Amino acid sequence: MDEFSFIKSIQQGSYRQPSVIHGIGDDAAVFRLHNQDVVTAKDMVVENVHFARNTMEPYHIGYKALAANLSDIAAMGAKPAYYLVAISIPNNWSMEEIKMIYIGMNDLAQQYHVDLIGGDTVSGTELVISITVIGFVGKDKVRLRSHAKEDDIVFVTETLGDSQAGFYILNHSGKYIEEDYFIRRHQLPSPRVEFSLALHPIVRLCLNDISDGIGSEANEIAEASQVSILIEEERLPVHHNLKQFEDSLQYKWKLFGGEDYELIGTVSKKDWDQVQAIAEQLHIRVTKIGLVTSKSATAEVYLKSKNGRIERLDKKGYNHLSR
Ligand SMILES: Nc1ncnc2c1ncn2[C@@H]1O[C@H](COP(=O)(O)OP(=O)(O)OP(=O)(O)O)[C@@H](O)[C@H]1O
Ligand SMILES: Cc1ncc(C[n+]2csc(CCOP(=O)(O)O)c2C)c(N)n1
Ligand SMILES: [Mg+2]
Ligand SMILES: [Mg+2]
Ligand SMILES: [Mg+2]
Repeated sequence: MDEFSFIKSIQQGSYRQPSVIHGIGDDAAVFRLHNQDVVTAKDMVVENVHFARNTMEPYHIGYKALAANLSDIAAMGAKPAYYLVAISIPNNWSMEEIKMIYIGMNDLAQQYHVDLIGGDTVSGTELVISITVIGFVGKDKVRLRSHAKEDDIVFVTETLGDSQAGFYILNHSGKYIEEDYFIRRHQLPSPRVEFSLALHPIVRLCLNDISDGIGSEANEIAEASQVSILIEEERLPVHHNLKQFEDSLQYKWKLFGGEDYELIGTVSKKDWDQVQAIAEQLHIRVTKIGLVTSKSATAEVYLKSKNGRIERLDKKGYNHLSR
């Protein structure tokens, strides 16, 4: 059983609370309080699964753990407000190191004006940080994975594969061009909160954030929206210095790498100019990478390769239980 089948297997058949608008199945859950929707997400990081001590300073671990959570709130089109942190602390970590984790989180929290309002502390055998983040969005304004429609343009923010390139550089000593850039993208990712909020004039938008790789996230959109998607490899935005790495690594990282915390989305053709104008104002690169080709109960994603061949793009990417 892989990670996604496991999640389906534990999902309730229906919700008992009438305030639940969306439970399991998107980047965050949504419930309604009066005339406002509240969005809440949880993401956890575990030592030697999400980070290793030799490639991430404590500051980076905290910063990135919160960034991954804020990215899910951005993927819902919501404004983050609060977070809670549960931490398991092994005895081979010093209190100074643990405090640096919190300084990393707090620096990012300050940028987005969000507050640490609770959590839990335990001792453990591995360092584990589990964050819950809470945000707000106007009633019915959430940007669901199920919002894609036939003929929509599929787009992504910034560039793909940078984080895994940074991770590779950290683990393979050598000389690399712009290594600081790639390492920064791995250690200190930027959740696209401002961009997502600035898209509020657009009536319908589908968004998902890129944690596991677009091969995975594009399939999540296709499944949730019951559509087929065609992505063109030639259009996938990569940093100009990604080309210093072997072709096979570039290919793997941009499609299946993950941890970029960029956004993949779909929008109707008539709204595409406005998305581009908003991105330009915020100095965020946004690139059309393909189209929603048709309604489809089988929800397939296809990749048109550089050589013109069209093949299925499987739901491959980072999957915690694929063993
Ligand atoms: N163990 C679990 N119990 C209950 N719900 C879960 C569990 N794991 C995941 N979910 C829910 O499943 C859905 C998909 O979660 P998933 O972690 O794949 O999304 P994500 O957080 O956007 O991705 P990532 O974790 O790769 O950043 C979400 O609604 C999430 O809350
Ligand atoms: C030591 C170490 N090994 C592997 C990786 C790569 N990695 C870990 S989790 C993940 C997907 C996102 O996680 P999640 O789906 O839980 O949000 C990726 C790409 C890393 N960063 N550090
Ligand atoms: Mg997500
Ligand atoms: Mg998650
Ligand atoms: Mg994941």
